[in-house]
Amino acid sequence: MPARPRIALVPGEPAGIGPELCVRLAQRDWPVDLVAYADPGLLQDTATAFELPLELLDINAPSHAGALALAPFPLSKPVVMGRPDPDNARATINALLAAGQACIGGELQGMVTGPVHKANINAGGIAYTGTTELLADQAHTDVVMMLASPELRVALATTHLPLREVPEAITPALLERCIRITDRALRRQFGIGKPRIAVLGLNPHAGEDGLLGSEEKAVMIPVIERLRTQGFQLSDPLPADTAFLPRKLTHFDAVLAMYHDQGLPVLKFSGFERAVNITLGLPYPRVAVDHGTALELAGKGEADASSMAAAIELCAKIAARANEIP
Ligand SMILES: NC(=O)c1ccc[n+]([C@@H]2O[C@H](COP(=O)([O-])OP(=O)(O)OC[C@H]3O[C@@H](n4cnc5c(N)ncnc54)[C@H](O)[C@@H]3O)[C@@H](O)[C@H]2O)c1
Ligand SMILES: N[C@H](C(=O)O)[C@H](O)COP(=O)(O)O
Repeated sequence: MPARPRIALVPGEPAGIGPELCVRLAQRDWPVDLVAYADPGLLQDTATAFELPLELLDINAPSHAGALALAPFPLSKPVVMGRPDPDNARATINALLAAGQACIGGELQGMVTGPVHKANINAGGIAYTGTTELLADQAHTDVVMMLASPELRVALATTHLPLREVPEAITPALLERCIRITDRALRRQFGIGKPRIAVLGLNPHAGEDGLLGSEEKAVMIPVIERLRTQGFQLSDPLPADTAFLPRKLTHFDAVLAMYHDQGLPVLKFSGFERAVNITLGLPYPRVAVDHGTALELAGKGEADASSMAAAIELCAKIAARANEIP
């Protein structure tokens, strides 16, 4: 590993707030070298629009305040802020995949990503449900999406899936995989010795002893009981409506929610500007913002850069820790 970790900074949707966040955060000194995987013209135009200095350096150069190393990914069409263009979808995805490949190959030690507009990528003819899934496929590995704020960590058993498909997706194998990946990441990436995971039930009141749904008894409890015998610290399926009470959360290091909107509204309500999205299970740290493309704010200078700043900080911390923890 180089003396200073090198981390990709990928803006995501060019017509969203991602490029502005990258240019603003390039003004700071970081304990890592930042390598932008982006269209150089877009970054320079953004810097000019906000009257910020920006130097784009060779891909292997060290970055510093006001200067980013650059891996160029030219867009096909000029960017109109707030209006994603499907013709730019390919370059957006290629930048993410190239950064992922550089992380897998060891040239980079992690990746920070801005928000991607899922519908625009699909309108560009590329099947895409999220960057989590894209990078998992590329690395041929199972992953878990976790959103984390300073107060709360929420992992998801299922991610970008229509709600009607969720119950069938929650199989014993999936649940076991998610628990193992989450437990391992809490140890290795967050430095927690004996992680305690709160597992949320799928149904109201965690099924109310079978009255309101059978998945807890039929699928979840057997997996939880088996993994407990192997040393995992897991709750029984908890009713999701009260699992997030602050008093209850003190007993756990992370919450495993069964689906996207069971866990993320609580996390985003409690820590929208400070939370990040981390992909657990990849062979490198990938940390993203906790928000979307916010098209209505693009180009206006009103976007809050705190989540991307927190993403760079966490990615840098995990990259530095990678060599310390077996
Ligand atoms: N990390 C990601 O790639 C990611 C995350 C979430 C959503 N998305 C995508 O983004 C698109 C828009 O999604 P959405 O509208 O549901 O969510 P959004 O996060 O873009 O917007 C929700 C609200 O939060 C505000 N907001 C978001 N980020 C902000 C910031 N940094 N500073 C100030 N205000 C901010 C917006 O103005 C809006 O009012 C969708 O295509 C979605 O799939 C991507
Ligand atoms: N589920 C995330 C959220 O709501 O914040 C988001 O869509 C981003 O997911 P990817 O990192 O997989 O694109």
